Amino acid sequence: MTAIETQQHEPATTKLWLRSYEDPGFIYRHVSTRSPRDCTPEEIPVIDLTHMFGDVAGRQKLAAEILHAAETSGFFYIKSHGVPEATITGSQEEAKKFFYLPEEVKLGVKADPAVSFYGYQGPGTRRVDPGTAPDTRESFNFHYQPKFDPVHQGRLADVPKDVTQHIPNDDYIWNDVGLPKFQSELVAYWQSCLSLARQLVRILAVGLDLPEDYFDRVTTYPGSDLTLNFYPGYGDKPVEERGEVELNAHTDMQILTLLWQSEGRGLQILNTENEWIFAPPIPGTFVVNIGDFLMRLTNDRLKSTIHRVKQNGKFDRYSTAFFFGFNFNEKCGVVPTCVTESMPAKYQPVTCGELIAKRLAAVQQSES
Ligand SMILES: O=C(O)CCC(=O)C(=O)O
Ligand SMILES: [Fe+2]
Repeated sequence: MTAIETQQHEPATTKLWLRSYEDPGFIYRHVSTRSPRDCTPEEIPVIDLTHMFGDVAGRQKLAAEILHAAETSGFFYIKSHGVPEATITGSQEEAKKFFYLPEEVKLGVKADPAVSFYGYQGPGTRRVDPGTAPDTRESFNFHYQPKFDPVHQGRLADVPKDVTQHIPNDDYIWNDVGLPKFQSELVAYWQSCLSLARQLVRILAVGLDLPEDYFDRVTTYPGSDLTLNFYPGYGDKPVEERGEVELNAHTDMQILTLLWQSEGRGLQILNTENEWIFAPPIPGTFVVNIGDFLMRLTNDRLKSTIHRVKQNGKFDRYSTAFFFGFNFNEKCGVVPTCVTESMPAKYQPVTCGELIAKRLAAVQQSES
């Protein structure tokens, strides 16, 4: 093959801008412009959680499977996860009803940036990738509250002040929008995800050769945000009027994310060859991905992988992301099993809250 032919066949690349934690607030990667293909089961495996509560041998085998996926693509599907189908359906029905409400009703529970970024966010109000146009998705999100957490029921007076001070006072996001079951269905779903995430973190500890309860101390009041996403379908709009990317390229910031997605491709993951691959919805599963904070705690052993969403079709797409982090008031350093003489800790201890604040500050600086 001649040099010229090689050039012609080389896939074109484009510069992809990403938020970072350090000055100047963003970095870039050269990524392929080739159309995405579906992921293979080796790239994003489906992991059966049946043995999550089983005997030690079963838990260790499961932990090894999860660790392998977390160290390679940073993404995996989970099945037999224990979240009841009725809980998923209940929350999704409310999500759909909410997004179909008239805009002025949704604006009644919109995020007030002076207080927090929780509540409703309309299309075009956020931009996660500084190199492109604002995201066109709509979303509604809420955060951890001890009063929603079954572990603290009846003992709310015991919640320490250094926990409550990190919790925004934004109950207006639950103002009446005329959907009597909106809050209860969403909180029930959030509670199931919370319990699943706490258990997954125990399995991750096993996989990292740590005591199973190693992280329990930092999951008592964990950062646990639930985001409902809505990506309107194109319907019969001509191609030239369609948006480019609905949720721009980013990594998730905390420990792990549990993602439910409706039918239709949308979620794309950047593989190690810098090519986008689809993680199509698989009925009965959630997609799990590792966040930046866990990557940091494992000295970059587990991967927080770049992903984005493109609305790929005629029909509306929905997704629900549960972002699980550690207690916002606890500093966490690199875990001892991810440090060796030749690979010393690359990062200083930090709290999940500090890390997020750092990225937001870098973002603000890059936008001002
Ligand atoms: O909608 C999706 O499939 C992914 C959403 C996502 O990545 C996020 O909300 O961080
Ligand atoms: Fe994400």
